[in-house]
Amino acid sequence: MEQQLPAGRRPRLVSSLGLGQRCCEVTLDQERGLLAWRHPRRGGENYFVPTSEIIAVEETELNKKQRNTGKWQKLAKPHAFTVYYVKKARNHRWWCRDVTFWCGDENLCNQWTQALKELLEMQKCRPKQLLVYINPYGGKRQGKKIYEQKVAPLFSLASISTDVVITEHANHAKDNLFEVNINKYDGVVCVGGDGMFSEVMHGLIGRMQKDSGIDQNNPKAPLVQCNIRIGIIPAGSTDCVCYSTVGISDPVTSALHIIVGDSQPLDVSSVHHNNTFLKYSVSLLGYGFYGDILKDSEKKRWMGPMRYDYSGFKTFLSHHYYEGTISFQPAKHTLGSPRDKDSCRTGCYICKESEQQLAEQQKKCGLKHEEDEEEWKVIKGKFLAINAVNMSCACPRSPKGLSPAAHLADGSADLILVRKCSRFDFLRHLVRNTNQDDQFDFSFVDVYRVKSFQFTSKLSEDNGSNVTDIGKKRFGQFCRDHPACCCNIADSTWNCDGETLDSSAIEVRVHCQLMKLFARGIEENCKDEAAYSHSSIEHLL
Ligand SMILES: CCCCCCCCCCCCC/C=C/[C@@H](O)[C@H](COP(=O)(O)O)NC(C)=O
Ligand SMILES: Nc1ncnc2c1ncn2[C@@H]1O[C@H](COP(=O)(O)OP(=O)(O)O)[C@@H](O)[C@H]1O
Ligand SMILES: [Ca+2]
Repeated sequence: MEQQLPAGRRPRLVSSLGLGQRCCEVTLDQERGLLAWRHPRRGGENYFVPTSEIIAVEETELNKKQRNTGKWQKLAKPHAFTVYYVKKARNHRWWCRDVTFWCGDENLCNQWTQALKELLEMQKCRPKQLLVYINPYGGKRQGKKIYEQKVAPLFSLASISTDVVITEHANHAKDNLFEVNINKYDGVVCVGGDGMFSEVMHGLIGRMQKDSGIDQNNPKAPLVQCNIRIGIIPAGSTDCVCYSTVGISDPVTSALHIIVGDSQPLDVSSVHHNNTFLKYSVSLLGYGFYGDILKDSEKKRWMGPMRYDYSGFKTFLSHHYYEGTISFQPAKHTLGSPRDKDSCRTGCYICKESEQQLAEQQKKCGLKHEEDEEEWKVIKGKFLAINAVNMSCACPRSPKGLSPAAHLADGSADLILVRKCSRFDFLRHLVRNTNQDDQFDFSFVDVYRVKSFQFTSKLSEDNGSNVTDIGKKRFGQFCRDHPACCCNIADSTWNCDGETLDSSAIEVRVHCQLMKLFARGIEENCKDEAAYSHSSIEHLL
């Protein structure tokens, strides 16, 4: 029955199949990987589904009710199959939709399911075996429920096998990743917030370095890329990494990006203190305002995500500023700048350029790192906030992010310095982080695109560069005992992707595309999509 075509060409299936009560023409272009049909009702709307966005195909048993209505009655034994596919809706949200086609000819029905299943088999980037970690206490404590009700059914529909670990304590996932047979898995999924993602990332990157004999304590060590992708099912408080890489924090959308096997490289910063490795960071490294919020909010975990609003308000009122020195190396290799109007989107050419540079660099010197002689710029001052972001840090609270033009995978971070200013001015800056206005357009805000930076607080400088924690504590105490001083001689804390760091003096270096996520970056909102979402609403009605 199959059409004869020249060698190497795949046939095109065109059949008239039943859809609901009526017939419609269904086409499967196997060469281009496109399934299309015209809905017999709904104004004859055309549907085009790329096979890369088909989730599963199943032979369907029609139930009694379906068989006893309309045209079904005329067929002795109708045969049917269901196609589950991604439906893109407004605001980057993805749904899983299904459509059931039927016909009287068993052979034709089999031919269709076979052809579709073969096309799905050809999607080599899709994961088959996943390791899942669930933080049952993240965000509103819904992680387990979200996974079981919204995600697990989709994974099983897509024939993905999973090993699920519900964490029992902090660092459970991280420690476990050093022990498991990692080669068994095509990816690791974390269900939780930014803190949980950070834990899983540390486990994976750490494991990779350990297996390759790389010493993480050496700040100059060239790190080994981690090719096992991480998927984030958002169930935390801020969910900034998920929102900034997918465009929405929605568990179903994220599960579908994992199923279709998306891949998004991500820059990772390493943070060191005195030749000791502290942490990796992918989103926000914040000193001053965001560090103080985090430190205060940790005591208020019982409040859930609301704790950030409470601590945010409190920290804003305290208006602490911190004295210190920032030195940084500007990122000359990247094409963009933090004041660009365009943001990083799916297929971003700036990130692609960095990927090429990275490949050339690796070819040239293998794993050896080129000694960096590039200039350092030094800035001393009094700061309300120092924020280094590897990505925009968009989240529901700040939809365009702390640095709207930052790139996911360009090998640089945006360093935002907010100098001492009045409460009113600082509030104006903060509010602009939440709306469309330019948060950098203030005389007291500077932003630089950097590939590495160092920070030392005045306090640690005064104590010699090797500041000891004892010295720090003594100063903090001194400060608390003398309320007349405005507390700015005490150090703040670094907020590293939602975890606090123990040291205020740090050395940071961006590692271009060190890891990968099951994501594709934020898709451009084109005109087609507006029409698309309109039809998807019709579809829902
Ligand atoms: C008067 C208060 C005004 C507040 C300004 C609003 C700007 C909000 C910008 C949010 C910054 C996003 C960076 C993400 C940080 C996360 O890693 C971290 C931890 O997130 P998690 O709890 O693990 O989901 N969350 C916070 C708030 O520090
Ligand atoms: N079972 C557990 N009990 C306590 N803490 C945990 C557990 N599992 C993970 N954690 C830790 O909880 C912290 C916060 O988790 P996260 O999922 O990011 O929630 P949130 O977004 O609300 O902060 C993470 O740093 C993680 O290491
Ligand atoms: Ca970046």
